Amino acid sequence: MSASDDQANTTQRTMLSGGPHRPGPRAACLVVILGEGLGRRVDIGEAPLLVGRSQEADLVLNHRSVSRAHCRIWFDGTSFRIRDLGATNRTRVNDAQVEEAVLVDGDHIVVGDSLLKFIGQTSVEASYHEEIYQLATLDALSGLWNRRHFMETLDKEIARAQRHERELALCIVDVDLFKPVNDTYGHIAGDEVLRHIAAIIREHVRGEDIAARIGGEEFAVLLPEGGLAAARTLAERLRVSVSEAAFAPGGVPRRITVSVGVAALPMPDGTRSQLLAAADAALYRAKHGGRNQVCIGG
Ligand SMILES: Nc1nc2c(ncn2[C@@H]2O[C@H](COP(=O)(O)OP(=O)(O)OP(=O)(O)O)[C@@H](O)[C@H]2O)c(=O)[nH]1
Repeated sequence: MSASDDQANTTQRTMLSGGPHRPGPRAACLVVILGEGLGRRVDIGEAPLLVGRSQEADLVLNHRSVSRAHCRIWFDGTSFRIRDLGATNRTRVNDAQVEEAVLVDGDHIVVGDSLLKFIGQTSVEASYHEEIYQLATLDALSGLWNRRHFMETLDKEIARAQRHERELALCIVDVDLFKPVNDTYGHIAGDEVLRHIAAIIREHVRGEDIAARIGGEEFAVLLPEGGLAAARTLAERLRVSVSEAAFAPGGVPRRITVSVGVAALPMPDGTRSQLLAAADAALYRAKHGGRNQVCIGG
């Protein structure tokens, strides 16, 4: 598939469906239009919204130009307001330094080296930013999150799990003997198989789980609320569902299977690379143990 075909598919899908993962913008939102966090959007609801470098922030801008708690935005019942929280690089709205100010639709907010836009109501522009965000974060073929977004989310979830001393588990799902499928039936039929597997994954994950395509025929599911036992159960369900699904690449019925490596974040200070390496090692064992199986890392 060419890059332009790829893009056209994504655009069509997101226009038709609004995207599978995030609801469209609600009444008011902030969108990062320049710098660290580019494309990210946060809705402004009932609760005050914290912008800063801290992982506790609702909008995390992980850049040294941003203070840990940089500014707060909230709705006071009548209007949206912003307050600088004593940031080293003071918060600016439309180029003026502010301590506290009322925000109006279209205001530009400078937070360190990032530029945010306040969108005060549902508008074509808010939908446009949503579309851009989806193009940047979703995998066009599967409709799941893309690798880059998954890795960013993984970092955030690791920080969160460690802060709250909570478990965090990861499944890496790799299609077995996929090369022969491509070689026999062609790439387009292979893509269809990948889409079908993505649909099975989507069916099985829960709302808080994060599912992505992280490689050609490799998927990942992160379970922020679940430990190893939950991940193993999910992995086994996925494995069985794929092995029982009716695939017919090129119109020819064919059994497709997946191998899954599962691992939990080592506590108290495991890193992203340790978690990925543990899941990868488990996946390697699943492949070498004969495929179509789930192995647990660690
Ligand atoms: N159709 C399609 N194929 C892809 C895509 N990305 C990677 N592939 C193919 O996936 C296949 C991966 O093959 P291998 O890594 O050799 O592994 P495998 O045949 O699945 O064997 P095991 O992983 O050992 O079970 C290659 O043929 C790639 O060309 C994609 O986006 N679409």
